[in-house]
Amino acid sequence: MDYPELALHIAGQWRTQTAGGRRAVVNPATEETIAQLPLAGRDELAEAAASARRGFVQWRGKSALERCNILRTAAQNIREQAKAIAHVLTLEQGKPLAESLREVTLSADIIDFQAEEAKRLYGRLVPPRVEGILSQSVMRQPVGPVAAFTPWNFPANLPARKLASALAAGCSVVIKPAEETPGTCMLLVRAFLDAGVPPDALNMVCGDPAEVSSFLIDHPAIAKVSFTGSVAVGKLLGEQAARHVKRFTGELGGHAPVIVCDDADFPFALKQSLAAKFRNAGQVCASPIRFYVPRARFGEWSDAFVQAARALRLGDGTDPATQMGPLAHARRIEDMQRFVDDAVERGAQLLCGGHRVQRPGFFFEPTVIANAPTDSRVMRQEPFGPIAVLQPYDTLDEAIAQANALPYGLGAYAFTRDLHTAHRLGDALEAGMVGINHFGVSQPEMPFGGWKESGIGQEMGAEGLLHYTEVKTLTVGVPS
Ligand SMILES: NC(=O)C1=CN([C@@H]2O[C@H](COP(=O)(O)OP(=O)(O)OC[C@H]3O[C@@H](n4cnc5c(N)ncnc54)[C@H](O)[C@@H]3O)[C@@H](O)[C@H]2O)C=CC1
Ligand SMILES: O=Cc1ccc(S(=O)(=O)O)cc1
Repeated sequence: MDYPELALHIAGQWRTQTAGGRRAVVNPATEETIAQLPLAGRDELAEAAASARRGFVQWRGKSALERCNILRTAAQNIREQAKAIAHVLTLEQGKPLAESLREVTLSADIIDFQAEEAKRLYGRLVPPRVEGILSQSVMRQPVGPVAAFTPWNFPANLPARKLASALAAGCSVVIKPAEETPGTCMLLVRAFLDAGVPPDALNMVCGDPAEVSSFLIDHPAIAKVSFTGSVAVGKLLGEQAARHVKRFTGELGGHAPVIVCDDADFPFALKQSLAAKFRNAGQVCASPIRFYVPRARFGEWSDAFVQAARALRLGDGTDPATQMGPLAHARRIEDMQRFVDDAVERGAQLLCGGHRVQRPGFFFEPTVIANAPTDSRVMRQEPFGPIAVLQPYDTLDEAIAQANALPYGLGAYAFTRDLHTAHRLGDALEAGMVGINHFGVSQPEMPFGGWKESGIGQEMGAEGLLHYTEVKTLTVGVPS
């Protein structure tokens, strides 16, 4: 399949003609327009919200086993179409095809896990403290229609996380994928509907992001908001949800440190670090950014890091030889340049890269910066691109303090061969997800979420499902 004709799913219909106009979807590797995306007008957003209300009543009435079976069928549909969906993902987002394929199959695994968890949404019976009470039970019920907002960096995985948990819990959803990458989400939505999710239980809209989110969060039908994206936008949406006392989950940005201990297996740590740093061109919320390396071994680490970064093959993600694709859109290139220029102006050393690649597409060189002052922008804000910062340290206490110094806490990593140090770091690093000797902290079975300004709540794992539920206590007395 080439890139599909795009449509929104509103009130049970796929719509290609909508009131909000259209916007071009661009292949970031070529800058060519590959499709026109219909945008929803306000009336259509209202239709989607009302539809989600109807869909909620239908969907929550199904048994947990029925929901599980339908979601597992959706996961199977996605697996069967994985190659075609991955191709669409690479065309609209740019990452290498092998990364897209892994993302799509992992999305199916996430859906399967949440589907199974739906059957384990246990309550409990609590012994009554007074006479005349037959039972006191604590149960979990679906929170209601959800407005879900996903970004462009993982066009399959991030919608899958939200759709899987919300639907497994019995919620209906209005999802707004990023306007840059709507095709992958559209194919996922189709897989859920084909599996038997009631048409009203799953709406997909696109439009002006701020207008859509504002409309849906304020709409009385919407009970919960789930957002993945920047800290700044997360704070805005969280505030807006809080005004209505609506539930809010935010998976926001990070600024992940990596502490390389002097006893680490350096070749192993380097190989893992390079793969993690430049995966998806660094556009990963838990991507490693600040590498803290013992001063005595700093030259060894930086020479090897730079050599490997320079050797990376950039190109169109559809070319099997490509190791790193373009950035997702033109604004990212400008932002990368600002990060680099600011660091250099403040006295950091640019060890390699630092420029846009002169060819069509939004390509930016793999970039390595050393000794960046703590007040430089790259040390304070998530670059969200192929920029690594290497910093020397003298003592492990100092490295831990530096690692924890920012108001973010999503991913944090360390490399050591000493079990005691591993536990010490695991305890001390202030982050929702800590990986010692590896970067694979995002797994369907494990909760994924941030501390501090990196977010509220978790996705995936058993915790992911709970965030789409409300607690209800039910007490039954003896009839008089
Ligand atoms: N945590 C994550 O996975 C992601 C984080 N980001 C962060 O955002 C920064 C800026 O990204 P850009 O695409 O350049 O800018 P951006 O802020 O325009 O867009 C980021 C994402 O948020 C959405 N968005 C923006 N304003 C929104 C609103 N008012 N309501 C609902 N959704 C909204 C966009 O559609 C897009 O998907 C990055 O540098 C990165 O730090 C971006 C994408 C994913
Ligand atoms: O942007 C956050 C993010 C999305 C996906 C993954 S993974 O592919 O599951 O590793 C990690 C981080």
